[in-house]
Amino acid sequence: MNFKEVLLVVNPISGDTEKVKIISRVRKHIENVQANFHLYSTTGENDKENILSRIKDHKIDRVLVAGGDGTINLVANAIKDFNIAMGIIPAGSANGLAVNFNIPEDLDEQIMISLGSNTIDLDLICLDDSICLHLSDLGINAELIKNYDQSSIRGKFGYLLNSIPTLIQSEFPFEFTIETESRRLEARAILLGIANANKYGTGANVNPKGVPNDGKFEILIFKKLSITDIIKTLRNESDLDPDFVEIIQSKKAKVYSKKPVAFQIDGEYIGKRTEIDIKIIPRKLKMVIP
Ligand SMILES: Nc1ncnc2c1ncn2[C@@H]1O[C@H](COP(=O)(O)OP(=O)(O)OP(=O)(O)O)[C@@H](O)[C@H]1O
Repeated sequence: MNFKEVLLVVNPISGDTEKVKIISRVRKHIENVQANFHLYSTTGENDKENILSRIKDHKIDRVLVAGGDGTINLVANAIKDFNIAMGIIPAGSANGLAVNFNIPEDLDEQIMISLGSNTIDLDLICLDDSICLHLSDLGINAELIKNYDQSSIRGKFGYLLNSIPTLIQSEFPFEFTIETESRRLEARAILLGIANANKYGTGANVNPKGVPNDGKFEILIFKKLSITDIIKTLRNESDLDPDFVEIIQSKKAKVYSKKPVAFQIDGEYIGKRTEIDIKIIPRKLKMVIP
């Protein structure tokens, strides 16, 4: 074991789940391996600064995160310039990153993995001044996340309830201009994904060619709402119809839209954007995986 001071970052409101059990189980496992337990509960205000000060004050050398993708992104942002590995205990509503790394359902197994030594150096996608570990997008999914954030019902049911009004209100399709190192193209899309990982939290494999530590990201141009192709992504089929989704790999790119389009990063609604600068930061974040 190459750590002594473990910080557990918990989001008390994520995924509408109780965190008391998670906290007590994590504390027990950490005591069993004779390390010291430190706890930080997020408030939604100044969390990055508060996590950074705990890391420095207590010389933290392993971080565990219990929350959704938004909380994982926050912690990654705080620790990315330190040589600290991050373990994840999925406790959000969608848990997209955990789905990608096949984190098991059982809490004790999750904690043992998080305290283990099998790590991956994950690429980060830099989107203007923000980082993305998993998936971000412009268009209809970001509109859904915005509507979900504004409604009072949390969890998967909240997303389901908001999907119909989102489809009705959406201004899709959107017109994008995409510039990569090698090409420039115009694209009409319902959703433009920028992906490091393969799957959304639903398990849909929208980016079968994505490798999270290959120094590249994928731009996914979803051209239409096609039920057969959505089913293919859910079945993890890799031969997606290019009329449904076109995939471009790159190390850097710029995306433009004449009309402001809803934008989300790792499940957090950011706002409307007409321009985004994208680049990859290779192998920047140490994550503990099964
Ligand atoms: N104590 C708190 N009270 C209110 N909001 C909080 C608090 N702590 C964190 N937040 C907010 O929670 C959001 C992050 O939630 P997170 O993504 O982890 O969970 P989720 O939305 O339930 O899950 P997922 O992203 O997997 O769907 C951030 O917007 C953050 O500001």
